[in-house]
Amino acid sequence: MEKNSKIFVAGHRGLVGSAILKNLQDKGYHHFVLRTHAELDLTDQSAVCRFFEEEKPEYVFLAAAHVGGIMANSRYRADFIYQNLMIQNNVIHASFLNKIKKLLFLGSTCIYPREAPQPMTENCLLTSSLEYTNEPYAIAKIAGLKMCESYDLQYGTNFIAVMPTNLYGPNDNFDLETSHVLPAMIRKIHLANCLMQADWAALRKDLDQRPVEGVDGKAESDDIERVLAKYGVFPDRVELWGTGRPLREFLWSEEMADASVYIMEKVDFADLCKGQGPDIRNTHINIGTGVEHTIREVAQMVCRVVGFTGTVNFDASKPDGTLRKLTDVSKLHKLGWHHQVELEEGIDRLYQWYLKNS
Ligand SMILES: NC(=O)C1=CN([C@@H]2O[C@H](COP(=O)(O)OP(=O)(O)OC[C@H]3O[C@@H](n4cnc5c(N)ncnc54)[C@H](OP(=O)(O)O)[C@@H]3O)[C@@H](O)[C@H]2O)C=CC1
Ligand SMILES: C[C@H]1O[C@H](OP(=O)(O)OP(=O)(O)OC[C@H]2O[C@@H](n3cnc4c(=O)[nH]c(N)nc43)[C@H](O)[C@@H]2O)[C@@H](O)[C@@H](O)C1=O
Repeated sequence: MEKNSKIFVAGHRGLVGSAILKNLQDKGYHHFVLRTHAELDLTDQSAVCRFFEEEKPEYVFLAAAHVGGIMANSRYRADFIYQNLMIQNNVIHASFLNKIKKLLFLGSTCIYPREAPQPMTENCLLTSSLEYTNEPYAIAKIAGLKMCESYDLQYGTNFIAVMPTNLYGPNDNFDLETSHVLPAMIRKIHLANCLMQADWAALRKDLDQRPVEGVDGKAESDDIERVLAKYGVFPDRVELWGTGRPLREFLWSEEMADASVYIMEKVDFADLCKGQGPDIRNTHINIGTGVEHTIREVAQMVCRVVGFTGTVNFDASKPDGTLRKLTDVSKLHKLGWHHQVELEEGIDRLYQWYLKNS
């Protein structure tokens, strides 16, 4: 990529897309073409074709997707498979038709089998069944990575697919139902701490910024307490989901962005085929830290960062999802990229960001 290359960051207001845009700007890239979801619905094939024909971007970061945590994935199964297939089909095919020089597709490590040997290498793709809670989303992501690989093999494009572990950072989704675990824990434990201290001003400020169904910043104290209890938030305790025993790996979103830009600058599809025989496959790249923690340990870290002294309980009637999904990051390390931000530091950064933005 040249500093004046025309770059389309799809999903530039999301958790990862916003970090990619910032990373590119910090590195001196300055020629962007950007559209919000309202301006360009990427599930609309003719609108996407028109956009590519008119704008002719040279490079594409595909960070737009229908995204959510375990509850959103398991409830809204049709939305997760339909929207993600449509977005990626439209953007990847339009990139081929318009001779885009390089594209980066973001998948997820949930593409790997539920019982995959740990840590999971790129080669364990499609070796056994997927985790049920996010099977529709995972199937869309597998289709996306296979689409990139197939276009590269048939048409000689340079479309690279990366599979990030669980991510967290600025511009995360803090919804109490649909978010991923880290933003959910930060908000729930923060709200419980405010209830414990009867800090109604802080509670109302939070609910003004991010309304919860049934309460906003003008609600009476009793109503706030009643509604937050539905989400497991009490003045003396927080009830989180599942058993607390699943292991998860977390990468700071700005590091995910750095890895994405690094790969776009330094890695070509041809590099990912080296050493393979005629049946080239599994050319995607895992992106993670290679470090895992139990959900209970993560909750303890969040309590320390927030300063919450109440208790944390787990509601085993809620799903655990995959018990372990640690990425093998050898391929990424061989390509020359390593993470730096460890989890407790990242939680502290995200909590400070959250306080400033609520
Ligand atoms: N968050 C995580 O833990 C992980 C994320 N990933 C992957 O990383 C990528 C980015 O995820 P993340 O940043 O977390 O997601 P976010 O939900 O934060 O952002 C998604 C972005 O996609 C845009 N978008 C969604 N649907 C459409 C549409 N139909 N048309 C146009 N734009 C649309 C949204 O636009 P707008 O803001 O305008 O609504 C938003 O900017 C995704 O591919 C995701 O699967 C992979 C592993 C983990
Ligand atoms: C990135 C990845 O994210 C999703 O997979 P997931 O890792 O299972 O998602 P999660 O972050 O929502 O949960 C992680 C763990 O945490 C536990 N947990 C506890 N308490 C809360 C809680 O309050 N909220 C949430 N969301 N989880 C909680 C929860 O029970 C689970 O054991 C995929 O669907 C898919 O989108 C994907 O690719």
